Amino acid sequence: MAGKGAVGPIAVIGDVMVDRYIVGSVSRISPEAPVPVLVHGAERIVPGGAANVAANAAALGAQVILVGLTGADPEAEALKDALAAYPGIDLSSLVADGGRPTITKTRVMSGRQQIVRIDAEILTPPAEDTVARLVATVEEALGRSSVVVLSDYAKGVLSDVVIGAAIAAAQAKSVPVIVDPKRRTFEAYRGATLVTPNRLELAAATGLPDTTDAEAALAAEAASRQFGGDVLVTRAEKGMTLWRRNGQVLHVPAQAREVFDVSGAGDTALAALAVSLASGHTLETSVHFANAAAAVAVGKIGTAVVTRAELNAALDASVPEGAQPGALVDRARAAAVIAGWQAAGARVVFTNGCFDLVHPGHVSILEAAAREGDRLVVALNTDTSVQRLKGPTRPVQDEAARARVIGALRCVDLVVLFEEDTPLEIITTLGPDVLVKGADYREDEVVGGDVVKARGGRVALIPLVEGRSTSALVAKAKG
Ligand SMILES: Nc1ncnc2c1ncn2[C@@H]1O[C@H](COP(=O)(O)OP(=O)(O)OP(=O)(O)O)[C@@H](O)[C@H]1O
Ligand SMILES: O=P(O)(O)OC[C@@H](O)[C@H]1O[C@@H](O)[C@@H](O)[C@@H](O)[C@@H]1O
Repeated sequence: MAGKGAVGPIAVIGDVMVDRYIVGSVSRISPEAPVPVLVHGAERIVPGGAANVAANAAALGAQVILVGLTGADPEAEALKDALAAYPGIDLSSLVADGGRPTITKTRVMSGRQQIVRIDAEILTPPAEDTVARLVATVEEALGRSSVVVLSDYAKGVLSDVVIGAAIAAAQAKSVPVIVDPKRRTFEAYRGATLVTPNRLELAAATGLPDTTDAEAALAAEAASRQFGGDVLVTRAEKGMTLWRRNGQVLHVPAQAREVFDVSGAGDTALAALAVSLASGHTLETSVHFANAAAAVAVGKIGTAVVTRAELNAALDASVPEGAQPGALVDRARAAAVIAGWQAAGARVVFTNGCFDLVHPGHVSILEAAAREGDRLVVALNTDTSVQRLKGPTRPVQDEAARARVIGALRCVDLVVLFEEDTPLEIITTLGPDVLVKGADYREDEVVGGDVVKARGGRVALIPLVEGRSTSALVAKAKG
């Protein structure tokens, strides 16, 4: 069931790295050459590249199997030590190759300012026997996984052979494959479910710009033609654009309040996406969740890991202050907040309606709805949609007033508006666990019931309170 218990296992396959930070302070230029003199302060090592994806997924609560290539050197041991801080990462699938160094990126920092980066890496493809060991390891790991992530930094692990083996094994098990690409074209990823290029990777693969949302969607569509799956473009300060093969497009604006260091935000987003999908959420919900996680990552210095607690705190804080609980939020915020609640194990109940003149029948059904789960989200018809449904004299109260009243009820956690004639689209975007309607409906008549059930949720029908309705109140008031 969505949002319950330990998530995964997620297989993260790709280029693992060591990110080493040498931090000190600079107050003078060397007399020997025009270079800064760093007074050494501290050193730290954190997982980088695919290992950073694994650390982020584990910090968000997933079980992770990490497949990658290390050297047989002290850096490999340091990487394993750093990863050991994250319970839930299985390191037994790391393949050691004595002929290569463990990829290491050393950043020399004066405070928060990076002065120089020193890379230790060999980019020649691994020898045949190493590739064979990788393929065998990938196939074994895939047998235990519910989502596969290919974290490609073009350092040699994700050769055509290894990509092909991973995708074939995943397809045989109907397990989704998400790829963070580095190749100039995406043809090698044919059969993957989703590829997540950043702006540069998208431009390199398609030659197309992504300056506007419309351009991003067109470029994503062109990228999709190269491998046949969905495309999520991570567009730095412009947020994310999802293009799906069914033609649906979702643009999610960046949420970051403070931006300190964007490096590794793509790894965090990728990990959050995989965790959310492994929890049973829709791709749309998972994109909102990933975007919220990336917003936390860019507020941290260096290669950063975002924990479930940090993400939950950020999601709660994204509900406007002073209005909690029951705040009226826009759809993108609602999706991110709901995905966060679900990742923390909460069952989210959804119901919808006009709630024009609120009466005891409304209150009873909302209280009963809230008892069906842990959090209650109410989708409120906008004024124009109420007019279409109930005629030009309605609503009596405008949407802001109706949202204020419903949001003030103790049992309501979030209010969101919807404009469409049915709530199908908003239910699909928000991905609740329980869909509540009045018992005047039959279960098979409930719009969105199929969507909720398809992802492990349920429909609950609640008995109506007889003799109570807004229309009756309006008629009575008119005399
Ligand atoms: N400057 C920024 N302001 C706000 N949000 C940002 C910014 N940069 C990145 N983000 C968030 O992080 C997500 C991923 O960033 P980006 O598109 O730069 O990925 P990336 O290049 O793959 O990252 P990396 O390779 O450093 O891991 C974006 O979609 C956005 O949500
Ligand atoms: O691709 P090149 O630059 O050679 O190596 C990757 C680095 O730039 C960094 O990338 C970030 O996303 C992170 O994965 C971080 O851990 C990693 O060190």
